[in-house]
Amino acid sequence: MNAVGRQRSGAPAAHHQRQYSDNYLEASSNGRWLQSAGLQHLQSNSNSLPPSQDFGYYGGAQGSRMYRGAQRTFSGGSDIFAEPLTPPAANSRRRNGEDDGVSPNEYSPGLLDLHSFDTELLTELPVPGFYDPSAMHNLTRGRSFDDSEAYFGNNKQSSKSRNLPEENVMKSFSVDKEKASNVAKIKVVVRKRPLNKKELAKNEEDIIETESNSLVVHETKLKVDLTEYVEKHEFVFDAVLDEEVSNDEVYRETVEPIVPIIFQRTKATCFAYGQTGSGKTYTMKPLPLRASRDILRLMHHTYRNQGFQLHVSFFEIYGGKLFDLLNDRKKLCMREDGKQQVCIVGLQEYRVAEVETIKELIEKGNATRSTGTTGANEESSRSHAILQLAIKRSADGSDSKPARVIGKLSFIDLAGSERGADTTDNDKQTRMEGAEINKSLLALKECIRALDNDQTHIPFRGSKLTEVLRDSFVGNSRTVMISCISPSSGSCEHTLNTLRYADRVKSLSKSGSSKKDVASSTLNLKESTTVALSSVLPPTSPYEDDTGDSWPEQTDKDEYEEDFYEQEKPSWRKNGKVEVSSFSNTEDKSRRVKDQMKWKEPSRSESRYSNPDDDLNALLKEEEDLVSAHRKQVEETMDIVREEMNLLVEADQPGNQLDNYISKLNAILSQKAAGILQLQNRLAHFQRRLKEHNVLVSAGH
Ligand SMILES: Nc1ncnc2c1ncn2[C@@H]1O[C@H](COP(=O)(O)OP(=O)(O)OP(=O)(O)O)[C@@H](O)[C@H]1O
Repeated sequence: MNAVGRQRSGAPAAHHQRQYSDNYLEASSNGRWLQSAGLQHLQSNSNSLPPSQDFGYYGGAQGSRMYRGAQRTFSGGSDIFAEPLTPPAANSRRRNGEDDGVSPNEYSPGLLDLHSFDTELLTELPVPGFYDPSAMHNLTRGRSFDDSEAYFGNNKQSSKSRNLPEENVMKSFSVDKEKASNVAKIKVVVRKRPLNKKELAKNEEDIIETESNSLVVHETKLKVDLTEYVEKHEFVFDAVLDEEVSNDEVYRETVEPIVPIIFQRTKATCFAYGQTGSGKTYTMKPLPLRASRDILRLMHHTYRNQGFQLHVSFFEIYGGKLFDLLNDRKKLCMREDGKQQVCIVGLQEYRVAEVETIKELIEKGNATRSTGTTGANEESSRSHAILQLAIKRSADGSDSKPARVIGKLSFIDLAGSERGADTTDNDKQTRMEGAEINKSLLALKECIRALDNDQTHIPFRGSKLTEVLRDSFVGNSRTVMISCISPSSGSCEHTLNTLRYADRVKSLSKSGSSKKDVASSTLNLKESTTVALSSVLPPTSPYEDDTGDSWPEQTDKDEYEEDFYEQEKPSWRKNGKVEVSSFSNTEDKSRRVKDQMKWKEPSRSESRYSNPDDDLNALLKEEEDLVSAHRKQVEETMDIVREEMNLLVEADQPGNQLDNYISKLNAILSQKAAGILQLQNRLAHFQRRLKEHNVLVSAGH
C-alpha cells in the first residue's frame, strides 16, 4: 500500500509529494501516532534529535515529548495509543484549508495509491552491498547504537552473534541476493491442524497421512452393499506441514525466504485458504509480526542508514466493501485513476520503526475485524483481511523527500472457503458475502495463473480482492499460498475441495507439478528456499523477545492446550484399515479430461450439486473444462481449415468432380458448425452457473 496521495491522474509529482507527507501517521516507539507533517514541523523546532534518527526512529524521551493528544483506549484495554496530533476526524477542517500552522497543501483527503507510486519511476538507487561493515561500525556510536544495541543485548544468543564474522554475514547476504531470484514465483504449502476437542468428542478420525511434501486423504466411502471402503487421494505440494509443525516453522517455510527480496523491488503476497476453522487465522496471525521483525532487522543492520522505511496498513473486504481496520472500520472506497491505477481513498498507513508498535497495530486491526458465527468456528471470519507491509525509500534516502514503495508484502487471511456455498442461503447479506467470496477465489486463481505465465493482461477486475491486490500481480511478484486443512473425517469433503483448489493453483505454476513426482517437487522446494534469515541476522533482542516471540506462540499454545487433547493414532495408522480403491489427484484429472471429451450439458437437477459446499470447486472445474474445450475446438478448427485449403486446391485442379467437392464441403461445414455449437452450449451453461452463484466476473464492481 502506498501512502502517496494521488488525487487525480496527471497531478504533478510535487503535489503528490505534498500529499504524501500527510497521508500516513508516524507510529512512535511508545505506540503514539504522529502525523508526519506535524513531525517535520516539530522536528524543526527541536534541535535535540540527533541526525542518526533519520531513518525512522522517533522513540525515547524526545519522542514522547513531541506527542501530545488525548489518550485513547482500544479494545485491548490498554491506553497505549494516543490520538494523532491532527486526528483523522479533523480531516474535513483541514480540507477546508483552515490554517492551523501547517500549509493546507500538506493535507489531503487520504487518497492512497495502491500502485506503489510507480516504483519504476524511482531511479535505481545504489544499495551498497547487502551488508555494510562501516554501517555496522557506526552502530557503536550515538543513539542509533542504543536502539540497535538491543539486538546485540545480553540475551542468550548474543555471544553467538558477536562471534559471527562480518565476512560471513556479507557472504550470506550475497548468497541471499543471488538466491532471491530463485525464490519460486508461486509456492503452495499445505498445513494440517490437529484434531480438536469437538472432533475427538464426536469420534472423528484423523484421515490425513503426511509424508515429506505429499499427503494422502483417506476417504471412507460406502459400497452399494453398505460395506465400507477407503478411497485414497494423494497430493504433492511444495511443502506439507503436519500438526506438529510450529508457527515458527511455518514462517521459515513460507515467508522468511521472501523477506529479503522485498528490498529488491518485489511485491509478495501470502494468503491462507481453507474451510472455516481449518487454521487460517491461527496460521496467518503471527506471520506479519515475524516478517516485520526481520524487515526491521534488515533495515537496522544490512540496510542501515539507507533511508528505508516500513509502513503498515490493515483493511478488510467484507461483502465487497472495504473497511480500514486501523481507523475504526472507516469505510473506504476504491478508485481507478486515468492510468487504470487503483487507489484506496482514506486508508491510513502507519510508518513504524519497532516491532512492539507493529504488534499493537496488528492486535488493534484483528480486534476490529468483523467476525460472524458459524457452527464450525465461533470466531469465523467472513471477510478477507489484508495486512500490508510496505518498504519505502525516498529518492535520496532522506526523510525530507517523499518515500516511494520499493517492495511490499501482503498478508491475506481469506474468508472461510465454504462461505462461498452460502449463495443459496435465504439471508441476502449471507448470499452476497458468499458470492463475493466465490468471485474472489475464482479471480485470485485467474490472477495467479496470469502471474505465473507472465501474461500482460491480468484479470484484476474479477473481484475487489484482486483489484486491491493489483500491484502484487504485476512486475516482480511472488505468491505463497498456505492451504489449511482439518484432519477430521467429518471435514473430508471440505478438505478435498481445499486440496483440489491448491492443486489447481500449483498446476498453474510453470514449475509446479501436482503429480506424485517427489524428485521434481523436492527440487522446486529447494529452489524456493533461501538462506534462513535467522542464520545470518543478529539474534532477537531481549526487547523483541518480550513482544514478538512471546505473543503469537504463547497465545497459540494456550488456545491449543485448551482446544486439543493428546491425540490417538488414526485408525489407518493403527490397523491399516482395508483400502479397496485408490485414486491419486492425477487420476482425478485424467478422469476429468475423459468426462470432458464426452461432455453434454447436465440437466438442471444434475447441475445443482447435491452438496452446496462443492459449488466453488465445481465452478472452478467447469471453468477449466470450458477453457480446455475452447482450446481443443481451436485445434480442431485449424485442422478443418487445413482440410478446407486442400479442398480448395483440389477444386482448382482441372477435371475436378463437383459432386465430390460439394459433399466434402458440406461435411466440413457441418463439422465446423457442430464444434461451434457445442462450445456455445458449454459457454452458455457456464454463464448460467456463474449467474446462479451471483458471480458476474466481467461485471466487476
Ligand atoms: N495448527 C494448529 N495448532 C493448534 N491449534 C490450531 C491450529 N490451527 C488452528 N487451531 C485452532 O483451531 C481453531 C480454529 O482456527 P482458526 O480460527 O485459525 O480457523 P480459520 O480457518 O481462520 O476459521 P475462519 O475461516 O472461520 O476464520 C482456533 O481455536 C485455533 O487456535
